[in-house]
Amino acid sequence: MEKYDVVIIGAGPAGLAAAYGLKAAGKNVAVIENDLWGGTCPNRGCDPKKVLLSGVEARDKVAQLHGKGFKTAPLVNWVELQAFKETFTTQVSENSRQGLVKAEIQTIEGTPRFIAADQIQVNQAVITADDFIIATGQRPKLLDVPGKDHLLTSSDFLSLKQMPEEIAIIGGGYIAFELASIANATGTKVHVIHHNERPLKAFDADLVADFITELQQKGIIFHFNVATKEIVQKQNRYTLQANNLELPADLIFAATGRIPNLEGLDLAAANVVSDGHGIQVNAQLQTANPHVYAIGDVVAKKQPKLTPVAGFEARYVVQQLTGTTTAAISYPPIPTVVYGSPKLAAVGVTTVEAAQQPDKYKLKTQDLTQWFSYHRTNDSIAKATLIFDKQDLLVGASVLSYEADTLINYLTLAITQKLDHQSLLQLIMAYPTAASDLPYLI
Ligand SMILES: Cc1cc2nc3c(=O)[nH]c(=O)nc-3n(C[C@H](O)[C@H](O)[C@H](O)COP(=O)(O)OP(=O)(O)OC[C@H]3O[C@@H](n4cnc5c(N)ncnc54)[C@H](O)[C@@H]3O)c2cc1C
Ligand SMILES: NC(=O)c1ccc[n+]([C@@H]2O[C@H](COP(=O)([O-])OP(=O)(O)OC[C@H]3O[C@@H](n4cnc5c(N)ncnc54)[C@H](O)[C@@H]3O)[C@@H](O)[C@H]2O)c1
Repeated sequence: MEKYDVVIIGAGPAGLAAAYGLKAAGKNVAVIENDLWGGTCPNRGCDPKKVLLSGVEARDKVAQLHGKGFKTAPLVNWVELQAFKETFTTQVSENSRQGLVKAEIQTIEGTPRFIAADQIQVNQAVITADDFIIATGQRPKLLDVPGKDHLLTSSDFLSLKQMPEEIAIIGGGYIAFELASIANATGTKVHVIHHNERPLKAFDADLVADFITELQQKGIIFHFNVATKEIVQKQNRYTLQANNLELPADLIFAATGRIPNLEGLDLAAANVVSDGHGIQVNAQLQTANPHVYAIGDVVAKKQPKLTPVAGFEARYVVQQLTGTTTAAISYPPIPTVVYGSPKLAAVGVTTVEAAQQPDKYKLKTQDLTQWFSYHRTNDSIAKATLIFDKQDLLVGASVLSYEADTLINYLTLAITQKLDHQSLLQLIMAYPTAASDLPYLI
């Protein structure tokens, strides 16, 4: 029987960060992967998505300067942009595996199954370890309606060879808004179908309403309160059928959430407990079996399921397994961004939480559209709602703008470092930039 100090299941951002950290600390480590090495983020998530967004950003910048140097904004050429994206993704899996091999981390291709609390079987081999880390991530959840086999996922979208003339995206989360923004910039007619009136429900309602208005002005068509009943194929097209809508489209995508990858692991054999949201862990990220940890998207947790969160948890478990800490995991404020056109970002205390506790928090909403940073590029929208505690310290922020991904990181830094107006005035920032705006915001 093979024996390792630690066996990691899943080679995404969580599993890889844990593997390298443990190896650097002198542990004998094996990583098992059953699909693409590197995981969702670089193969079929964040990175390819953001490469495709580059085309959207370039088109937006030109479109905003209509009549101010430019007459027309070119549509994104999907085939060329897709070919550019491929240059980022094609080598990811092999490079990720090779990186592990070079670091002398054992790589195993296969789907493991727990056969005891401290043993797994993969391929025909039985492997034991002092500790296991489950980092198997999530995959798209398909709607359970007749004709669901006709639905495509975000992975299919990110690899489309041709962008058709008309698409429908069911859902109203990060993925629906991001894919809709990308397809729209190619000139495709885009429909977003949501089952109630409140997409992006974790974000500030007013900013979400402004976000939708911006996207509608770009031509994206939103259908709210539509419960999809069936997907029907008609020749080469598909029709989404609901009680109140019949919508034909060339392709229909489901972006209605993601489910944890738990199949085949036989968690019960290792006494690991899970539910529909993922694997249950304690504050040390241990499952019900103290020698089996879970990290990243596969964990049932209230924190957003994002790449930097997966990395943070991996580094924490490395500390646990190398005896550097026994303290409970303590997450810093976590920024999240919907990479649409514009972008919607948030960090820390939400506006909903703040509005529910007026004795604790103050809200300050600012329209930044006329600020030099945004006026210079003639941006159509730039808004920020900041949340301060009673000591006037920034504790939360929501931003809707074309630069929200940059600004939210500065605001995250200000929150974590407790930077107030006076301390920001002690810094000299390059002008004119989003950073030099900070003392005027906070
Ligand atoms: C379209 C899209 C866009 C995204 N954009 C962003 C973004 O902009 N920013 C951001 O922070 N996050 C983004 N995310 C989320 C981000 O991709 C995840 O949070 C991140 O990949 C989680 O890392 P992980 O290692 O936990 O899981 P994953 O990256 O999913 O890796 C899990 C790995 O485990 C493997 N695996 C699964 N089951 C088994 C098994 N039984 N045996 C062996 N191996 C197994 C999988 O094949 C996979 O390689 C996006 C996600 C999607 C889908
Ligand atoms: N920029 C980023 O950081 C980023 C980008 C993409 C994905 N992600 C990660 O991937 C996860 C999954 O993204 P997602 O957008 O698929 O899921 P999500 O959970 O963010 O949103 C799903 C949306 O679909 C809606 N929905 C559910 N059932 C529906 C139905 N029958 N009809 C219409 N709408 C329905 C939900 O109400 C919700 O608005 C995110 O939560 C995040 O963890 C992050």
